[in-house]
Amino acid sequence: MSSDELPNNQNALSSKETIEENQSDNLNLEEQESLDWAKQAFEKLKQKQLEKKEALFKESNSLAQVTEETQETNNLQLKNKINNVDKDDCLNDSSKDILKDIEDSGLGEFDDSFTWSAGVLAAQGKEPDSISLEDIDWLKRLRQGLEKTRKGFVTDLLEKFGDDPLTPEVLDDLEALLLRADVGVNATDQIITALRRRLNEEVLDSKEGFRFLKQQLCQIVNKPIKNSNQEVLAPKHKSLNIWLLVGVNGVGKTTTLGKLAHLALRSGYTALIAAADTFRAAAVQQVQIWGRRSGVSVIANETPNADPAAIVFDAIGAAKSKEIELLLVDTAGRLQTKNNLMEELAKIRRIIDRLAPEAIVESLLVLDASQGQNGLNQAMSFAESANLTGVVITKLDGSSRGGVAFAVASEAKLPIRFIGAGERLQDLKPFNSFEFVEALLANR
Ligand SMILES: Nc1nc2c(ncn2[C@@H]2O[C@H](COP(=O)(O)OP(=O)(O)OP(=O)(O)O)[C@@H](O)[C@H]2O)c(=O)[nH]1
Repeated sequence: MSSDELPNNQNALSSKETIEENQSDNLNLEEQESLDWAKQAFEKLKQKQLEKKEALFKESNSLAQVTEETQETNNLQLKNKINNVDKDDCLNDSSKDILKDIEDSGLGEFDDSFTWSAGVLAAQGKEPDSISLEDIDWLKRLRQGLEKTRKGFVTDLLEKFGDDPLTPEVLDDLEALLLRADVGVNATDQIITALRRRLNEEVLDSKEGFRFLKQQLCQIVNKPIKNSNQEVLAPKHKSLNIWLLVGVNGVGKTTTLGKLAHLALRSGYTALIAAADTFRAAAVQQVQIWGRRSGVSVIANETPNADPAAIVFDAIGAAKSKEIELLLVDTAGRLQTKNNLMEELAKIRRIIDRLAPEAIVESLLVLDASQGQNGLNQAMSFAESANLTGVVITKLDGSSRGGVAFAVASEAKLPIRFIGAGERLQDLKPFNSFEFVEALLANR
């Protein structure tokens, strides 16, 4: 542990104090409760992180002396001790990796970003001691990722809404803003019509208008999810589930497949990968790397242009003999116009129907958020020819077109199942409409 960590911790404390001082002046009851909740959650997470570090160091024999000495001391002293120990002397390589994970796990400081993430978790009924660093890390990342979409949308929106009751003219401005954020014509119409109706019934102040807008956005993305009768997409245990990942080149299919494999293992499923993208050079090797990183076996044939359907054939055989629950199939990036690639997909489906008619099949379209409305066009054409059952939106980190999620839900009528916001293994999560809309419209 480097000795400069302690000053960082002190910075965290002093920035916490500054936030407390600044914030406590002007808070209403609801905001005060939210801040208290966030403080409690922060303390619990800090404690958990310290306990993990403590356990790791205690496990290491060479630190026996330190642990003995510190048995009688309180946590702060132990923490200082741990911070000042040279980890090269007392940890082996794998423990150092674990320590790095603990240190990189995203608690950071008690700042605005933490309090916002905690607020989103609290609003979903979570308790301060039931949340994890991963929850916070993900929300911070999502909020940060949607920043570009939010800029020029929320700032303008708040300015247009102002402090006065909403007027029909403000709705015209809102319409333009939604279209500019790639929300699409259908979804925008739906939102503006609902807001107009509400305005005809009562006077709406800007705060209530903002809340109503969030509600409408949630409803739009939730509709296809409700229609699918499956709130969250998860494989069925003790059955063969086959998930095909389809989409045009470079949208992130292979990366998503690796992340899904990781998520499946962590959730207690047995999984297998079929590297059926034999069209792009190096795609098979790329899948194998993801297989190694996630710890999931890969069925592949490295011969260039090997028959993808034959790989799926082998993979289904292997999945059945090993009682695999989730078979993830990487397919070649295909442009809608390339009929032969569409036929290849149809052939894969025929193989599945013949060899595993009992399998629960999902055909997930992977869309790159940065492609905006173009993504909607892809969804429309794939929906017709690839029997799509859902969508994964990738690259939400740094895209200015996150609004496309609403266009996809309202026009292609497809449920969004997962979203990706980064290139790390853990940067993919099941889609949560509340979190998505809160991150998109976060006003601090
Ligand atoms: N920033 C960011 N990059 C991503 C994300 N998902 C994928 N990528 C990157 O996007 C690039 C393309 O990803 P791939 O997974 O190879 O895409 P693909 O759809 O399999 O590509 P083809 O095999 O050519 O069809 C890679 O550099 C990935 O690291 C994401 O959520 N965020």
